Amino acid sequence: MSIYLCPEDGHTLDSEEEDIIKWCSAALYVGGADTTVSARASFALLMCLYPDVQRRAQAEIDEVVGKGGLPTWADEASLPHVSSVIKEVLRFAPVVCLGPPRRVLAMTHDPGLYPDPMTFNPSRFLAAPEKSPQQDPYKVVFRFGRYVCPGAHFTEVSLFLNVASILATFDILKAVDDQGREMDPVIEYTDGITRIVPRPGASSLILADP
Ligand code: HEM
Repeated sequence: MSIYLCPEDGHTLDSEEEDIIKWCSAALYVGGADTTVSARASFALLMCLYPDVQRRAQAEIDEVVGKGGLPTWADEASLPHVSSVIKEVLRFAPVVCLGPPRRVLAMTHDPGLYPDPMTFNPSRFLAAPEKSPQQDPYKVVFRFGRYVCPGAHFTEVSLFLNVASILATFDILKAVDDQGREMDPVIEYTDGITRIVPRPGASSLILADP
């Protein structure tokens, strides 16, 4: 946003223009901070609970990008398992659910749209010869119409790069207690404008074998 503070035509901003830039910057920061943190926390939690899903997505990255490489946005279309993990994280644990957007939770857990909605199952978004993929949750988790999230496209890219890079370099495991015993994380969310995983530290990231 700082580019708007130095307009190309060189005119000096008046206080109203400065005010608009200030508030737009704040809105983008507030809108973008907790939301992506929540999605990433859900991703880590679900990956340590579903290690087979995690391994499948990692194997896909190894096949497409090669071991030791980092995926880029250009790889997205070739990584359907990784993309389906992100879709299922956002469907299973939608980030913004307060007030009218609570409808988002009802929609992403509607058994008519998503059979067996309480099961974390990214393959629901993969096309197969005898079944079509289920509805892309991006159509609802960012809301729609006049209330649609202006950061949706930015999030799609940044979440993909985050998730794909973490899967390429780390194994996500259950955290261990001070006796070295694995702890079973609970899927439990706070209620608020942004839903967050209330217990940080449920999972741990270990560098994967190179
Ligand atoms: C997982 C990530 C995200 C999700 C699920 C999400 C979801 C949403 C939803 C559902 C709304 C509409 C709220 C309403 O009912 O009024 C919204 C609004 C908004 N989002 Fe996002 N968002 C995400 C990331 C971001 C990012 C990264 C940015 C900025 C870079 C952003 C900026 C905003 C702003 C500024 C609004 C308010 C728009 C307005 O009132 O006109 N969001 N977001």
